[in-house]
Amino acid sequence: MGVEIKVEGLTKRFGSQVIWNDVTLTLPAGEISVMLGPSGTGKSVFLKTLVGLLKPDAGSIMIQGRDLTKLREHDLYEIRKLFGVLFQDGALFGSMNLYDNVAFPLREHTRKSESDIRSIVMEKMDLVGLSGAESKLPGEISGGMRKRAGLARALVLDPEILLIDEPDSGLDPVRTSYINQLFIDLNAQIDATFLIVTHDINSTRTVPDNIGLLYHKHLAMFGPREMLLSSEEPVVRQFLNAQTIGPIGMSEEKDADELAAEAKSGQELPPLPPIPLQLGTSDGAPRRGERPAGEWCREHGVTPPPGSFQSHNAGVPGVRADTTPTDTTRADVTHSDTAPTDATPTGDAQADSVEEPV
Ligand SMILES: Nc1ncnc2c1ncn2[C@@H]1O[C@H](COP(=O)(O)OP(=O)(O)OP(=O)(O)O)[C@@H](O)[C@H]1O
Repeated sequence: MGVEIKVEGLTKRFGSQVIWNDVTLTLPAGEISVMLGPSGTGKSVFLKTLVGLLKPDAGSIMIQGRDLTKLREHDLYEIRKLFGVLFQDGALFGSMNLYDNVAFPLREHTRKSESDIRSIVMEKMDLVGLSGAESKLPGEISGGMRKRAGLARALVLDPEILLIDEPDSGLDPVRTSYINQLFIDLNAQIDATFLIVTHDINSTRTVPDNIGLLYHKHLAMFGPREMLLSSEEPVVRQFLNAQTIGPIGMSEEKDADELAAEAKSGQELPPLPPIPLQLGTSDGAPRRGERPAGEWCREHGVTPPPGSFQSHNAGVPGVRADTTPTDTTRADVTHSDTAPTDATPTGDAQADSVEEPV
C-alpha cells in the first residue's frame, strides 16, 4: 500500500563537512516524489540515510510510527524490508546472470522454495519487460536493461517504499521516456511510495506528484509538482528551468559580485514556461497520487504560466490529453507530423514499451 515517510530536522555531516542541515519533509504514502539538486548537494546521501545505511547527526525519520534513526541493528534490518533500492548502475553482481541477480534478495532474506522464487522472479522480470533475458550476464546487456534488472531486483520483496538513484543517467531520451512510463505504471500497480533522484528536468516536470530541491546544504523547497513549477523563488525557478541566470553558480552559490554584475547587465530569468500535463498510466488506470491538472494552482489561487496543462503532450504514451480542463485537443499538437493522432494509449502501448530492448 505504500507508507508515509516523515523526515524532521534531519542533518548529516561527514567530519566538519555539513552535507545538509535541518531537512524536514513528508513523502506521502503511495505518491511519487523527485529529489533534485546540483551535483554534490547530498541527494545520494539522503537516500542512503533514509534506508538506514548512513546515520544522520540529528533529526528523525518516522516510518510506521517508528523512528528509523533510533532503531537497533535488528529492528533496522526488519524495517529495511519495506524498502526497495535501485542504485545508479543497477548494482548487479557481474558474475551472476539476471535470474540469479533478481532472485538474490529472496534467497538471502526469505525461506521460500526455489519454485516460489522462480515464479516471483519471472513475474518481476516480466513487469520490467525483461522476460527472456534471464540467462544474460550484466556485462552482456545495455545500461537501460541493467537498470531494469536492478528495478526487478528492488521489487522482489514487494517493497512499500522504492528509492531510485538517477534512473536516467546514461540513458538516451527515448529510453528515459520508457523508464518514466514504467515508473508511472509500476506506481499504479504496486502503490508503493517512490522517491526518485534525478538531474533530468523533463522527467521532473512530467513524472512526479511532488518535487524537492536540495541546495546549499538545505532543502530549498518540497511540495506538489505544480507548486514548484509555478514558483517564482529564484533558486527553484533557475534550477527547474535549467538557466544560468540566478543565484546558482557553476560551482555553488554565485558570490555578491557575480550577482551584482548580472543585475547591472539587466539579465533576468525568462518567464516561467507552461506547466506540462503529468504523465498518466499506459492503460488509463488512476494512481493514488494523481490530481486533476491545475488543481493545486486553483486551490492556492496561483495563476499558472500561460499555456499550462494544454495537450502539447498528445501522443506521448500515458498522457491523457482529453482530460485536461484547458485542453484544446489537436489544435495544440505541435508535432502532429510525428505524433499519433490518437492520444489515448492502450494496454498494448505499455506492452510495447516494456518489451523494447533498452
Ligand atoms: N561515505 C562518505 N564519506 C565522506 N563523504 C561522503 C561520503 N559519501 C558522500 N560523501 C560526500 O557527500 C557529498 C554529497 O555526495 P552525494 O553523492 O550524496 O551527492 P549528490 O547530490 O548525489 O551528487 P551527484 O548529483 O553528483 O550524484 C559529496 O561531497 C561527497 O563527497
